[in-house]
Formats: sequence, structure tokens, C-alpha cells
Amino acid sequence: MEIVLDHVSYTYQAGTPFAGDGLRDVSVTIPDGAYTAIIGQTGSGKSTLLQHLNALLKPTAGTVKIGDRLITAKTSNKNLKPLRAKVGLVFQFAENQLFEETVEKDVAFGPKNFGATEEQALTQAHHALQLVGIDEQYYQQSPFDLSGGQMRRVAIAGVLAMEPELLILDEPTAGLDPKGRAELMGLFATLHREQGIGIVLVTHQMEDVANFAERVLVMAHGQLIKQGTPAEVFADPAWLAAQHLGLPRAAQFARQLQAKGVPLPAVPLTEKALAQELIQVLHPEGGRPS
Ligand SMILES: Nc1ncnc2c1ncn2[C@@H]1O[C@H](COP(=O)(O)OP(=O)(O)OP(=O)(O)O)[C@@H](O)[C@H]1O
Repeated sequence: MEIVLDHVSYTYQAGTPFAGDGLRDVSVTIPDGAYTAIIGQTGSGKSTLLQHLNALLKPTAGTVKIGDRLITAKTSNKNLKPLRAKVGLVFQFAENQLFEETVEKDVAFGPKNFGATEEQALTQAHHALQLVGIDEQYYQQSPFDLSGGQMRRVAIAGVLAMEPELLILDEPTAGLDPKGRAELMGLFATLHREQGIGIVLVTHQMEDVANFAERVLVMAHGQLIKQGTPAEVFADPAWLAAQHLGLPRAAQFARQLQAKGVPLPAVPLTEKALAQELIQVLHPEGGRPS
């Protein structure tokens, strides 16, 4: 499902002395099935933008077209349910929204609320729990007895149980350990690759952008200031630094090596690309490193 923002502005607490700009004149297309990353420093408008993608917020000015639904300031909250099922939003620290007595009930809540029978809802819940790697032995436990990482997975399963076409993720790995982070990022990549689910990921992890995203949107002060492939966005380190954004670690390391005279042919964005370049430099004839 394609999403098109056309001159979207959003003002928080409009008409009060506390009014503040969340978004300023943002026009962008999120293509159907794409893996898009959104980066930008704190307060740049990333979360505000995300909440427009499933009409949780409606633009103060401009329009948002989500599939064939046009959302404007005047759109009523009625009949937005089908859209919210297709566009699944995983909030920051999603585990804070768990509330049911058991893991199974929590994950089945969404489908049931959207009209699925008890049996259907449970089938969808079990499938989603399998996808996120939560074992059957936990289904009847309280979600609050699980570890933080497991709780996060259960919350994500609750969104996946709705079988969304597009998954919107607001810093989904924040606060997890490296293994938990890698596993979740692997899950999203698999959902994208094997099931064609579109992903919109807000992250401060430039490695995740380099490893997974097809396109990157850069936000600052509520505006979209750049968009392109990771290679395009990471091509200008000075510009990134001015936006208080960094390079992926592999690129930082490669630049340090270049500064010391190691003749790397290009600045690699991922560890894999860096390793390949180093092998080439060390073994230009293509021999295997011994
Ligand atoms: N509920 C709110 N009421 C008033 N202003 C808000 C509210 N939420 C966000 N803002 C303001 O809107 C602007 C954009 O905030 P937003 O949360 O979208 O940024 P962000 O890029 O997601 O930040 P972070 O990386 O910290 O999550 C900021 O200036 C913020 O202070």
C-alpha cells in the first residue's frame, strides 16, 4: 500500500499558547512494500510523521493518502479501523501497552476487536507468536512475568496478528541487548523479504539503516531535509555531522583506515562490505586470505 503525504503540516495543541510544530510542509511518497528508514535528531518530527501513516494523527494542513483513503484535517475517526488493521504501528517501548492476563489473550485482542471469531483470533495470535519466536510454553503465562525482550516480542506479535500490509516501527530495538536487537531486526527483514510486508523504521542506529533500508528519509525541525538510498544519504559525512547524525560504524572505521593511508576503493556502509574491501586490499589477486 502506497502512502503519499502532500504538503503535510501538523501543529500540536493548535490554538493554545503551547502550540508547537510537529511537521512542517512535508511531501513524500512511501512506496508499496518498501523498507524505509526515518532518521533525525530528537524532536525532529519522526514520531509525528509515523503517526500520520495510520491516521492516528490527522494533518493540520495538507493531505495523507493511505492506499485509497484520503486523510485530511476534517476526516472523522469513524471507519478508520480497516486502515489501522492494514497499517500496524509498533510504538516505542511497545511492551508498556500489554494489558491482558495471558500472552495468548493479549496477542488475540487485536484480531478479536476487529471482528475475528475467537478461533480465528487465536489462530492468528499463535502464528504471530511463532513469527516473533515466543514458545508455546508462554502462551498461558502473564505477559508481565516475561523478560523485557520477550514482552517486546509479545507486543510486536499483537500488531502482527492483525496481518498488516505495512509495519511501522518506532525505535523497536531501543533498550534491548545486542542479541535481542539483532534477532528483531532479522525478523523484520524476513517479514519484508518473504511476505512482502512494507517496513517504515524510525531508528538512531545507522547500522540498521545501512543493513536493511532501501530508502532513507532525514528529518530536522519538522521538515524532510533529505531522502535517498543509504549510499546517497551517507555520502556526505560533513553534512550528516551538521545534522548531528553519524555514519554507520563500518563507514567510520573505513574512513579512519583511509586517513592512515589504507587504499580502500570506497567507503563501505556495512561490516560485510568493509570486510570485502579489506580482503581486496590485502589480496588484490583474489587469493583467499591465509
Ligand atoms: N504531545 C505533544 N505536545 C506538544 N508538542 C509535542 C508533542 N509531541 C511532540 N511534540 C513536539 O513536536 C516536535 C516533534 O516531536 P517528535 O516526537 O515527532 O520528534 P521525534 O523526532 O520523534 O523525537 P524522538 O527521537 O525524541 O522520539 C518536537 O518539537 C516536540 O517537542
